Amino acid sequence: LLPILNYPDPRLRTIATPVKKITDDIKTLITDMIDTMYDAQGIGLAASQVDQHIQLIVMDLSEDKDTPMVFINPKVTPLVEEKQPYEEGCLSVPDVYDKVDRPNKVRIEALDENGKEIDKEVEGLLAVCIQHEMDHLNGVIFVDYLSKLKQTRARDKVRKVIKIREKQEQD
Ligand SMILES: O=C(O)C[C@@H](Cc1ccccc1)[C@H](O)SCc1ccccc1
Ligand SMILES: [Zn+2]
Repeated sequence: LLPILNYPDPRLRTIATPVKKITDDIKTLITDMIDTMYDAQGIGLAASQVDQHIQLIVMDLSEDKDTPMVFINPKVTPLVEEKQPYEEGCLSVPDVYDKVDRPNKVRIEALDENGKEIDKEVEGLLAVCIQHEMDHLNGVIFVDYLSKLKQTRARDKVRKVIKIREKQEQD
């Protein structure tokens, strides 16, 4: 499993660079990210969150957690002007959930783990999640969209959760 960076770690603000070649190392990273995502009960994970600053996202919205999707060098284009709120969370900001407005339908262009072109239109949770992950690749975290007060509360909350987790690890 890979360690997930926690907000407000400055490394989360790094801009991810494009993947030039899908090497065996990248294929290993993809497998490790998928395992890490499942272990953390996430439905998405961006490489930035595991301190690997390349344009790579893994997602799995399936019930049985057996349909992982891989997006390499993704490009997301909104297909509607109208934005809708969704209660978002983030594996890098544990136990913090709040509404974020995003377009509900987007086009995703990317490569899959075999370098095959992906070009599809998605909506709903899949659209929300891919935009949330794309933000990570651009150094943006969903709390950035919230008020300063909520950002301060999020920092305090994460600090507490991390302390509890560290204590649990000792016990
Ligand atoms: O990037 C991450 O940190 C994983 C995110 C992905 C996500 C964020 C907002 C909305 C949907 C997905 C989450 O931690 S995955 C946990 C989760 C699952 C369902 C709904 C919201 C959050
Ligand atoms: Zn996130």
